[in-house]
Amino acid sequence: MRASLLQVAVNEDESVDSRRRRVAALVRDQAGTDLVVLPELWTTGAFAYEGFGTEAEPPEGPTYEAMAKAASEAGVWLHAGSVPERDPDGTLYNTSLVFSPSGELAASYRKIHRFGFDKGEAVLMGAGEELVTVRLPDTVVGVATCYDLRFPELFRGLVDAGAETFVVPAGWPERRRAHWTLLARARAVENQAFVLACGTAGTHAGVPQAGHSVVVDPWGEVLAEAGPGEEVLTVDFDPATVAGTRDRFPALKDRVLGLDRPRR
Ligand SMILES: O=C(O)CCC(=O)C(=O)O
Repeated sequence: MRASLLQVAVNEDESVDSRRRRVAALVRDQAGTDLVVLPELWTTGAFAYEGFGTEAEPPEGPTYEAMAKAASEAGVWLHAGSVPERDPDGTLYNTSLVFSPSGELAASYRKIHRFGFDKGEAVLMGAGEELVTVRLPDTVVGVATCYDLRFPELFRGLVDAGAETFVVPAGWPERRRAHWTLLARARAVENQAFVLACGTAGTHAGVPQAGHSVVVDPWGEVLAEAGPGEEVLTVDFDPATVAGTRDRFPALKDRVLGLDRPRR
């Protein structure tokens, strides 16, 4: 299976419209790849909080339309990263969209763990409540977004739902880059799964982005890693490695369930 992670540069000197057109063209260029992955909030920038409200889109807004079309023109599965979504009830969500090669919406995921503590996403957006997996022809994808990477129980939930490959769009800041790579590898090793983690490049709202998108195999080995700038990171991997690893080293079978809750 071939995946291409589009590590998009999100800078303020480019308008959202022009970035959307540029990214659609980049997706179209990936014809022949099985799965294309975009980062978190690449239209506005994950730290450009003031844009969340102004650029928020209805469930089938302009980014949805452009990405559905780009997926079908390229004939690829497209994890289109996330967009600020405005629910009909007015609540904003950080919502990831996954399209099939015919441009149908295959899944959407509202980020569960909102980042920012007492500001930004944590106060401006609602929290998702549902774990989401998507069945591709060769693997079952579990979806998570950026800060979710710090919460291993979410990934265990995705494994229980059948996930073999995690796709994690992000807008991870440069100042915590070491955590990004470490956590991507940890989630891969502990769940014996592939991790495809796609971040942004550039600087928005004064926050330099880490770049360094990374693909990790179920043994925790880094198969490919991007540099700091805009880049297309293409990698070939064999999803059957997941079953092989889980078979040969069956640590997941030794789980003791319920330890994430106090026992009485
Ligand atoms: O957890 C982190 O260090 C970064 C998280 C983040 O930037 C986000 O979720 O948007």
